[in-house]
Amino acid sequence: MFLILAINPGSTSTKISVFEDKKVLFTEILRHSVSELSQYKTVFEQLEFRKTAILEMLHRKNFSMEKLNAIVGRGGLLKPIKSGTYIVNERMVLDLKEAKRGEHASNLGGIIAYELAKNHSIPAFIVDPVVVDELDDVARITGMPEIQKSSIFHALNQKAIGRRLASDLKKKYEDANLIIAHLGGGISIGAHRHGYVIDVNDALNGEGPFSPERAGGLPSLELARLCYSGKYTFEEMKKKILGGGGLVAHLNTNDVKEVYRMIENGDENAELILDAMAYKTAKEIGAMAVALNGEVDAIGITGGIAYNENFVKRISIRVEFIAPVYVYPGEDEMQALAEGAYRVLSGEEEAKVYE
Ligand SMILES: Nc1ncnc2c1ncn2[C@@H]1O[C@H](COP(=O)(O)OP(=O)(O)O)[C@@H](O)[C@H]1O
Ligand SMILES: CCCC(=O)OP(=O)(O)O
Repeated sequence: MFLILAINPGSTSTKISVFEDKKVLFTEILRHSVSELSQYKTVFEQLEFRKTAILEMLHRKNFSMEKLNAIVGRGGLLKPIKSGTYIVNERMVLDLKEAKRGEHASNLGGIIAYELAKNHSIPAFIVDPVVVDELDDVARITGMPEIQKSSIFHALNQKAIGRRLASDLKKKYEDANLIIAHLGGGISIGAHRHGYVIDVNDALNGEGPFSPERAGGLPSLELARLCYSGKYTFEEMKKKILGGGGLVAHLNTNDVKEVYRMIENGDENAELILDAMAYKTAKEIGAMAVALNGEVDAIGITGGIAYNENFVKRISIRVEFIAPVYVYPGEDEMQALAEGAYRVLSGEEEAKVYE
């Protein structure tokens, strides 16, 4: 029997679960408000805050880390790599700390797992990090040769929900054509063709719909004009695109539940902005149907926002002509992390090495 701690830092939360083999013993979700996180200039600066929150939570649960066999974290912005379980090594930790490929909360998953595991002489892993890259070559090309599209998305949950949806359709994931929409702090829409995500919007760097925290795709020249307006530094522009865009920019909150409270109180602008987010998400689902040549077995909607039936309805009425819509609120990320670590601990699979 293996005892596994899974750590999942998202842009608006830190999720922690303890598993006995593949069976979850408990899960805790620590939610972080915009004001709580805005005191940190970089994601790396949040390290001690998030690590302490995890240790305090385990202490409250009377859970002793001595019993653990491995720690697994959600992987971050590394070089583009294949899907699978990776052992966390010094090279990976360095790349995550230097944030060469960008800043995102998931960078902390590998680092926290590594630091905690080191203290207990047990292995640390990451599974299906946000940089899993299975794009078709044609999807990489943009109209500006200096800029290549990247595959940055909720790979861990997209793959887990892809498998679950295929199984609900009584198909193998490797035989199905699926569109998965993950609605979290960022929004990613992936085209899964026979087990590979052949196209997906870069959910971090400004592609696809806007989301609770991201600006999404913008008119390029208008963006360039704003960059050169003299009003903003590069760091300020980055913030407007990454953490301070979307709902945060329009409505000053990253919390969709709060937006619904605004709507209930008669805020018509909040209603328009929320509907625009649903509309743009639906349009991106349409684009992924084209990536799959219109041969779509089903559409899966998942992520924290998928708990809200009204929001899901705003999307599904616009896309159900493409294929049937299945809803999986929340995520299967914690289970997918534990299963990835378990496959390696049990000898079923060899851990990949990040180079
Ligand atoms: N029950 C709910 N109803 C509506 N929105 C929710 C619910 N639970 C979470 N959310 C929203 O989901 C978003 C976060 O999604 P989640 O997948 O947990 O995020 P992340 O992993 O990106 O931090 C937030 O906007 C949050 O307000
Ligand atoms: C980095 C891409 C995945 C993503 O957007 O995650 P969050 O929704 O947790 O920000």
